[in-house]
Amino acid sequence: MSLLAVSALTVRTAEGRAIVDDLAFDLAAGGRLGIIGESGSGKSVTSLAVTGLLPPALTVEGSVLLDGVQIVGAPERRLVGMRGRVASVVFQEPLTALDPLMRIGRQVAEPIARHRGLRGADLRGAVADALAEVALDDPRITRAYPHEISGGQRQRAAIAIALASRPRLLIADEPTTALDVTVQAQILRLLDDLVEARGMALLFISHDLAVVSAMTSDVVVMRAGVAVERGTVAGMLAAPTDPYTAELVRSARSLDDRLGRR
Ligand SMILES: Nc1ncnc2c1ncn2[C@@H]1O[C@H](COP(=O)(O)OP(=O)(O)OP(=O)(O)O)[C@@H](O)[C@H]1O
Repeated sequence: MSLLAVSALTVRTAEGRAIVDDLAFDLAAGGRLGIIGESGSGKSVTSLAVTGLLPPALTVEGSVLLDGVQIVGAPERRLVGMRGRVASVVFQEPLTALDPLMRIGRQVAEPIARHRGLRGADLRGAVADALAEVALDDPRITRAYPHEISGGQRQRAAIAIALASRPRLLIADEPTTALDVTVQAQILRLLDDLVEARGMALLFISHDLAVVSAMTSDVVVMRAGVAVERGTVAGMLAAPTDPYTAELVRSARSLDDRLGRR
């Protein structure tokens, strides 16, 4: 059985415009899938629909089975039990995931206490381990507030929080877009290592073909809410069938040329 099975997923605005239109994809336990598309193509709306986090103004039809549980139309209390435990999300902007008024250590401790029931010295040890896993094992960072650390450190902290509940699926929605290029590469490597080490499934969302191809070999290409192409990155690079995919490949190549990478 798939860990995540999306079929006929359609999300509409209050005016009835479909911003995700008849989308379908499957992700096996431990598998990886990329969703690539330009800004406004419906990638973030898809990730919100998968975790039942869509704003109430949007209506949703179709099916999202997460670990066999129907997310579309599920009551909030059911979704709360799944979030973190089954699926966690890392967003583009780590500040949205972090509480500005709480020290980093406490923010990491909260999901560990909730999901694993640890207290006292055990909890402190688990927090130290979780922060060490994302290379933030500096007591100053544990005690810092989000605004006191760098953007890359904030994203590392957000990753530690997302993983603290030991999810089976990690959804990474443009996790490095807000970071500068060298930090981007470090965070991608960290995510790659953690997903591999824990055998998690990964749904990786980005507008950047090069970034997606660093994380996964299977992709769905979205344009204006519709999946216009799906397959392997290698296959798309060799022979894109959709004109929009061909354009993505051309612009990735031209960036490579300008950077002197080929
Ligand atoms: N709450 C909302 N109400 C109405 N329209 C929305 C809402 N949220 C998103 N949309 C629209 O849905 C479309 C898809 O948005 P989405 O954020 O999923 O795009 P995206 O592919 O993730 O783009 P980006 O990479 O810029 O985040 C856009 O046209 C957007 O304006």
